[in-house]
Amino acid sequence: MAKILFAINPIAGDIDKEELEQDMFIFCQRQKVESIFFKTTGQKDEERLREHIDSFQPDIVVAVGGDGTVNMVAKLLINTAMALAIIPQGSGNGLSKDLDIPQDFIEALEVINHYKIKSIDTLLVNEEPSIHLCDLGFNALVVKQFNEGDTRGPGAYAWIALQQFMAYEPKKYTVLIEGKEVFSGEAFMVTVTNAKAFGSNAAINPNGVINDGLFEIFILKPFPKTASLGILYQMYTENIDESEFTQKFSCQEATIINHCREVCHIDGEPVPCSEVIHFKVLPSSLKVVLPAE
Ligand SMILES: Nc1ncnc2c1ncn2[C@@H]1O[C@H](COP(=O)(O)OP(=O)(O)OP(=O)(O)O)[C@@H](O)[C@H]1O
Repeated sequence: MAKILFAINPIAGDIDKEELEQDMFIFCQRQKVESIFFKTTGQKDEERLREHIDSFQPDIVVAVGGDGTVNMVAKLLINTAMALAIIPQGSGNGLSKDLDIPQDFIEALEVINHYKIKSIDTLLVNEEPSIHLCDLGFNALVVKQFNEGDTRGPGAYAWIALQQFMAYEPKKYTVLIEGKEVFSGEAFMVTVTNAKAFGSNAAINPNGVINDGLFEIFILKPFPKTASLGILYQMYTENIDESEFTQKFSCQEATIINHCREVCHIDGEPVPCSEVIHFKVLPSSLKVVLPAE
């Protein structure tokens, strides 16, 4: 049986995890799994987790939290033999949805009992790993304000998005692929991803394949406010590629010039707003634990 390290974020998704911890402990005893439990504190978590991984040498590291927790765990596992499992307990849980990992706690825990392993692509964003998606513009601003706020959960996120939407002004970006300019102009947001959808299930890259050695750059160009409901509808019905306000590129490597140094996030965690951002795919670089069937 595999050695398992559980990395638990106690505050993710505004969910009390004490009972869940008991369940995970009982699960490990029942399955006779050698396991250790690591809790994040918000301070030096990556460093401390790396030490635990080095000394325990697990086969699987389970991220129990949201996309930020998944990112922190996953970046320590890239290009190693260890696999990432996810028990979704965040506000959005974007990557777990993309990988068809059950959102129900018990079902997600059972996956660790009966699983298959798949290698997926990850992305380097100015040398920082991204496992799910990276945004510039409107959504990144919402993510930043959400992270600075006291309230977690999907309701808080939606409320901030609504408040910011009316006042948001598109910003200028230039996209270069293989040194050639493919886009230059204003955009409401630019999303760079290997996955299909945001944690809210809004699909910005419905035909994205997580292990095809390519990533996508999705551009939402300025649009009249009257078009916003239609755009949302197209995202939720996986038809956004049909929109006259979007443009998409698939590539292995790209550079984005963020002329206004607009806010940016990687997997839900705000990062410094660089003017030049380089993206590169790392094909089949992360092993993930998925439901066997
Ligand atoms: N014990 C803690 N106290 C305060 N903050 C913490 C603690 N543990 C982790 N964090 C912070 O939680 C953030 C990651 O949260 P995570 O993304 O997993 O959940 P979420 O934001 O609720 O969900 P999602 O990303 O799916 O929207 C990081 O910024 C990390 O520093």
